Amino acid sequence: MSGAAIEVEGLGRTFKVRGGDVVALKDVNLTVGQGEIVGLLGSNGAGKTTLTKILATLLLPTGGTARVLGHDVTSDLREVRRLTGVVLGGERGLYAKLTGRENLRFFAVLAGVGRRGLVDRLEAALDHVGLADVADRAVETYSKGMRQRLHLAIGMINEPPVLLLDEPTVGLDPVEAERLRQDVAVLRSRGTSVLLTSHLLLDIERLADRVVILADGEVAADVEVAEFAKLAGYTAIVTVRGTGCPPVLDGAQASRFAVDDLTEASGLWTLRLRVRDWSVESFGHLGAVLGGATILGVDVAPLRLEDVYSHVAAQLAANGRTGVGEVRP
Ligand SMILES: Nc1ncnc2c1ncn2[C@@H]1O[C@H](COP(=O)(O)OP(=O)(O)OP(=O)(O)O)[C@@H](O)[C@H]1O
Repeated sequence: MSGAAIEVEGLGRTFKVRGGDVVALKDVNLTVGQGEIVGLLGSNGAGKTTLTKILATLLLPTGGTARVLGHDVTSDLREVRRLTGVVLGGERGLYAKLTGRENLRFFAVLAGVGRRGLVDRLEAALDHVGLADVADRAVETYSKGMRQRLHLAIGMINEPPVLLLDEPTVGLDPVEAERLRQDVAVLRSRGTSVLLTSHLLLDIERLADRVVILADGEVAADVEVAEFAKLAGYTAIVTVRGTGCPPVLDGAQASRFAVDDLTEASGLWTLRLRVRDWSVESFGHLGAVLGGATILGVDVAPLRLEDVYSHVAAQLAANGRTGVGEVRP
């Protein structure tokens, strides 16, 4: 049996639609090692959900192969399902009138969890995701975060060695999102292999070991998360508006900031820059740059992954590679 948790080679998926074909996946190659968490990124429509659904045996590929712990997703469905937990999240798939515990029991039986030990499994999973206290309430009374945690409990109820998480923190407030990240981090410590789709840099930085970026149906980059962060290079976008002396940026500052834009009109200027890190030195440099100006407003926005995909992919392409860990057919 193969040593990898997930192995995808030359994977393709074309959808037939009226007026032509939609190529969601063209030629995808990637591996997830056992016990590894790989972040799957890509802009809207890049094919992340399609790939996740193929690995979850919810969708057939139209080309190439995909294996979970050595089992082919098209010819060995039963084993793949036994070994894989899936959390597609959102509002889908839960029975609103049933309680959290009833939902979990239903999906546990579907996942093949036997009667013996079922109650213990349910309690352990509810406890793990912090829903034990509300387990007997109807799901329709749950917050988004509670529903998402229930999805996670369902995905892990049969303690699968491989877990597919599609946007687990989408729509959650920061506290709920952090709670869910902690739940996933515990799974990592248990050695679960995870393919994690997210649009949030924080999810990826906190959880993933490696990052795979999908673009145009192919893997555009496959790098360690530390290298990804280095290539992405920035943590936040800062917009400063002021009057008086416009900022003067020299080469020394370039190592800390990248200026996206500096506009001036009627004595008012707006500076938009990307900040590499939030060290005291960075604040000092920003202060020096803004010197004699009068500051009217400062806006800080965390960098979104969408802001760095093309940047990272372009840098890797310039180096003539897509990154480490790539599998070429
Ligand atoms: N059932 C379908 N029929 C036709 N086209 C589809 C179908 N499912 C997906 N597609 C198309 O395949 C492409 C990839 O879609 P997919 O949902 O996998 O992207 P994604 O990366 O998950 O996007 P998002 O970040 O928006 O969720 C898109 O162009 C989409 O419109």
